[in-house]
Amino acid sequence: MKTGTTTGKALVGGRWHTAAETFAVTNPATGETVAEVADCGPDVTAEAVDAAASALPGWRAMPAHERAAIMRRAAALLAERAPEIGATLTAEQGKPLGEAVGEVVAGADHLLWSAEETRRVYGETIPSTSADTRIMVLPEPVGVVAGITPWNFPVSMVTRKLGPALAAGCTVVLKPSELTPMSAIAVAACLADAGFPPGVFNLVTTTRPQEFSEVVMADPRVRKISFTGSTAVGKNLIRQSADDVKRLSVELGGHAPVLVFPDADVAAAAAGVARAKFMNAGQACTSPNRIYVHESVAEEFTAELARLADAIVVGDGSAADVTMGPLINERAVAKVRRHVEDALALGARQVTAREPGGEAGGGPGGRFHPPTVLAGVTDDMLVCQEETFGPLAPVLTFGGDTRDAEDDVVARANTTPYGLAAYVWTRDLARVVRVSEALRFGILSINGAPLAPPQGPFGGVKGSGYGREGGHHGVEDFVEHKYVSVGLGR
Ligand SMILES: NC(=O)c1ccc[n+]([C@@H]2O[C@H](COP(=O)([O-])OP(=O)(O)OC[C@H]3O[C@@H](n4cnc5c(N)ncnc54)[C@H](O)[C@@H]3O)[C@@H](O)[C@H]2O)c1
Repeated sequence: MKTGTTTGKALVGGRWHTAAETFAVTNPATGETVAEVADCGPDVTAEAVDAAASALPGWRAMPAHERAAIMRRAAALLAERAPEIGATLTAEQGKPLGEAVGEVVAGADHLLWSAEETRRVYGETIPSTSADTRIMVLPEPVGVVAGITPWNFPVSMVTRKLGPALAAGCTVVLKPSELTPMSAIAVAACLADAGFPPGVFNLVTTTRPQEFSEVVMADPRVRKISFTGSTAVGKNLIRQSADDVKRLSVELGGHAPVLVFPDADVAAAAAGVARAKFMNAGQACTSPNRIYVHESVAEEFTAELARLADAIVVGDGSAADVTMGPLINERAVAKVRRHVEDALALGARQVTAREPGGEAGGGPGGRFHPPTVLAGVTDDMLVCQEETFGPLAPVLTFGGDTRDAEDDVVARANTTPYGLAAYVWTRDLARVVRVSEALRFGILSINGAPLAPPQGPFGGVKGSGYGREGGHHGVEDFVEHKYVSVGLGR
């Protein structure tokens, strides 16, 4: 692969591509244009699929330890370049620099873990019913994969798809969000410089996602679509994939509950919820959306959460003291305001000091919203029905100390069409087991333990989608098991 300048270009068949048209990428904190990026048409997507299909036989046949070595080099480059790539990420997405650099380092970790998994994609032999036959199961890569990623984690969403797909021996055509293409381009440059053969990884930048999906859906050589994004787009892709019976992984929206039981370490719970909620200004699929706190500790918990929220410094993520950046655009701010207004009108109470939406009009570009905690929230409010995707923490309460009371709050937590993440705070180990079994979510964090390490199978159930990213389960999503029955001819 030849390395070229990374500024705003697509990467197809190992070469950096410009396009006749470009699109501007905007810094959400300042409204300034950060970059002009190639706006690729369907011809470039088709070329990228050709390149990925041509590269597939060589990549899947390459010994696993050699593929692993190239992936490890890419991971090392990503980690080495984390400060610069983090700055790019902050400039186009808005999150504070520390969070952005952390995301890049996590992306490198994910690639590294996948590199190790490359050597552990094993087949099987199965006992046969006859002495004259043998049964083998051969693990094979699904083939060419098309990846589509969102803007909220523009590096780690890319590496979480790339790592397992490449580890399984697949080749990839990836389309990053048009809001944050520069981070993906920076990841692509690490792969290019690490020595991936041309066409193994291709990046198509475009403002016309439908055209991209039309090309990849229509091409029978593309055997899998791996999508992370909104539920509406995911459902469309599920329908479109039926024609060619393509495999699909869909990581969609979430509506995460938090359960804080009376025996929890309340200060630790408030700190953990503040971290999970206000990270990335609440723009995470795993962001706590309904915080159910036992009434005996609700006052203490809510006061502490509000104190932590009020201590957050909102501003341009590139400034050293800023701990929460802007939202991605004005529409995102308007949605948070709508949820706040609805909740207040239905009887909720604002606990944080800053006026909700107060900075929205005044901040540069109108994209800022202060971290806001609401108490007295009830399940019927909009904030408990829709994904807010912003820095709004709604606190609800529950009572009782019986098993029935526990079952009731779990049932409330489960009352959502989504099923991605859930959080539990309790020191009662038997309760941990009971509640973990009863919660209908794909990933659970108990007492603040991390949700998305590279070795864990990350993904949802119900309306949050299907498929897993991370660990050997993630690689498994890109593997087909071929049954081979061998007659020995005796
Ligand atoms: N479950 C998870 O792991 C996870 C992780 C991050 C984000 N998300 C979800 O993503 C959403 C936010 O991301 P977003 O606003 O970027 O989502 P989005 O669905 O608008 O966009 C995601 C990607 O899909 C592309 N896209 C848009 N329309 C398309 C179409 N018709 N055909 C093909 N591709 C299309 C976009 O260009 C982008 O690359 C939230 O709902 C969030 O919960 C889920």
